[in-house]
Amino acid sequence: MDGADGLRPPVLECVDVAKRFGAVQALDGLTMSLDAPATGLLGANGAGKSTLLRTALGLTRPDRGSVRILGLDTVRGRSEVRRRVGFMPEHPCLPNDMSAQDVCVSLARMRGLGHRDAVRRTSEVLFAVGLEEERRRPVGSYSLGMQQRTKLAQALVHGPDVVLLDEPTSGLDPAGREEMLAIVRRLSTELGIRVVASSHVLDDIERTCDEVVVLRSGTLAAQRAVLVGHDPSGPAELRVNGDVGAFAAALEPRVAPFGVSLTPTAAGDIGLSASLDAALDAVRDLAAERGVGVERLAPAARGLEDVVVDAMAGGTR
Ligand SMILES: Nc1ncnc2c1ncn2[C@@H]1O[C@H](COP(=O)(O)OP(=O)(O)OP(=O)(O)O)[C@@H](O)[C@H]1O
Repeated sequence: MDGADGLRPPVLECVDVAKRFGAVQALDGLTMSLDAPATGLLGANGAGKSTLLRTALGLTRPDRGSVRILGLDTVRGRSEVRRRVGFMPEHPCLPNDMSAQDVCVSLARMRGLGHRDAVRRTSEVLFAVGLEEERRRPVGSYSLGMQQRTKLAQALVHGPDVVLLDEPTSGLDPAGREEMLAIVRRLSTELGIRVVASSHVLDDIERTCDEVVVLRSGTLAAQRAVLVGHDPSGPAELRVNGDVGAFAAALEPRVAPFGVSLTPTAAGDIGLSASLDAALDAVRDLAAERGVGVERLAPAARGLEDVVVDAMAGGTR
């Protein structure tokens, strides 16, 4: 169940949140509600992603507006936020001379776990991020990918309900990136941990998240389900060989009973108001009966990439 059911608060709710650093307005009246199992924050450099994550943790205090994470006030409820939320910062933050094991146990203790639980949870999370073999080596001897996975492990070690990941694939080579994306996807799909992850790369978000939020100049520029381009019942476009008008005229009475109407598209194809299975079957049946080739039958909805590119256009302050 999610916040929309009224049974569980949204992961993150911002109302008119503003934060200025000197001359820079990092967040500029940001209002949004995030409720998906995994949400990707996308934006150009300086769009406000890190500031938003830090504000959501209570590490940065907004000048104006309110931020709630899991329904908790991030200013007044900081200790509860620390217990229920994990954070993976973008930049290096691990002590080089400590092992991943020691880092995780220490942070678990600081977040309130007893020694036994801290050790048990550390084993579990280091296994989950693929570091169990190397857990006793100093972090300074790790590859960047291993350091990133240690940062993720420490964000998970106290059993949070939600993790905030700031650029989890930053600086990783292709193999390290693949590993990280696979782990991030599993957090929400298999481990039931809700995720808010920032990235510059739409592909990362498409592969790990259910929803994408685009920030631009500290404001919300777009919020879309990742599957926006593949809505199975959304409008469709049909391109057939031969006499398009005759095909459309014959198709119309076959799809009308399902509430589907036809309109010509700008490209001269046939636009279907909905791509219901029954309407698509009618297209295929008619094409087969008439020996007409179907060149293209595809969702007409704009792809996620178009939406995101439009939303990001205009740059950042
Ligand atoms: N502590 C700070 N002091 C001064 N300026 C800051 C501070 N933190 C952020 N900023 C500025 O606020 C703006 C938003 O920064 P933020 O780090 O939130 O963006 P971002 O979307 O995470 O960018 P990036 O993708 O480069 O990490 C930037 O112009 C940044 O330079």
